[in-house]
Amino acid sequence: MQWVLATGNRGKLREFREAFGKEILGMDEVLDSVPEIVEDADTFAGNALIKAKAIYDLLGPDYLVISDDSGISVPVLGGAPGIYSARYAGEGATDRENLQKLIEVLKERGIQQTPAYYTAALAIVGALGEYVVHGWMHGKVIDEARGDKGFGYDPIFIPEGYDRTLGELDESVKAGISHRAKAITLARPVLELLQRRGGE
Ligand SMILES: O=c1nc[nH]c2c1ncn2[C@H]1C[C@H](O)[C@@H](COP(=O)(O)OP(=O)(O)OP(=O)(O)O)O1
Ligand SMILES: [Mg+2]
Repeated sequence: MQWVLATGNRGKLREFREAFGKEILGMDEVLDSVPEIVEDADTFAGNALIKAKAIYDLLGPDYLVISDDSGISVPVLGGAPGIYSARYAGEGATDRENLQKLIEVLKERGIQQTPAYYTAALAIVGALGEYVVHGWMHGKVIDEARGDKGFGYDPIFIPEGYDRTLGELDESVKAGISHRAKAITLARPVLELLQRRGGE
């Protein structure tokens, strides 16, 4: 049984690859053309399930499909951008534009730093059903981008217990503490169980 990651995000694929090695394939490696998927649920879990189900429906029961829906939430902004993180600066916005938008909003409010957290919902869809696990990483956001490691909002995010952003810290630090890493830790035994039950 093959494990496939249903994402168009290179940063996520890199982090999953680092965690799973060759066990996991990108969806573009198993599909000739990748469909447009509308993420219109109102939770991370809902959107993760939409993505994993869309790809599972194309691949069928020989595959376990994993997806990641994630984002950053800033409590002082009422939890924004939250599930809208990928389109904070508008539909089709780039990571850079979304990051810039959050910096602008913080600056407009005169906020130099404020608590924030990342959420990742990982959905797993296979012949035996649908599963979702979550992971979180708490810290704060600052009003200027520092460093170019990671992706998305990482240049303004300082994890709890650190004094540098994820743009500056070595990627191995993020791999040990991130929302995605925590969700992957929970997903692993589920994947292994489904793999065994799937009979191989
Ligand atoms: O570790 C992270 N470090 C920085 N930024 C992050 C992280 N994790 C999520 N994010 C941001 C990026 C994007 O603005 C949104 C995810 O949106 P989300 O729809 O889940 O992903 P996406 O559209 O980029 O790819 P896809 O849906 O194909 O998996 O949250
Ligand atoms: Mg998306």
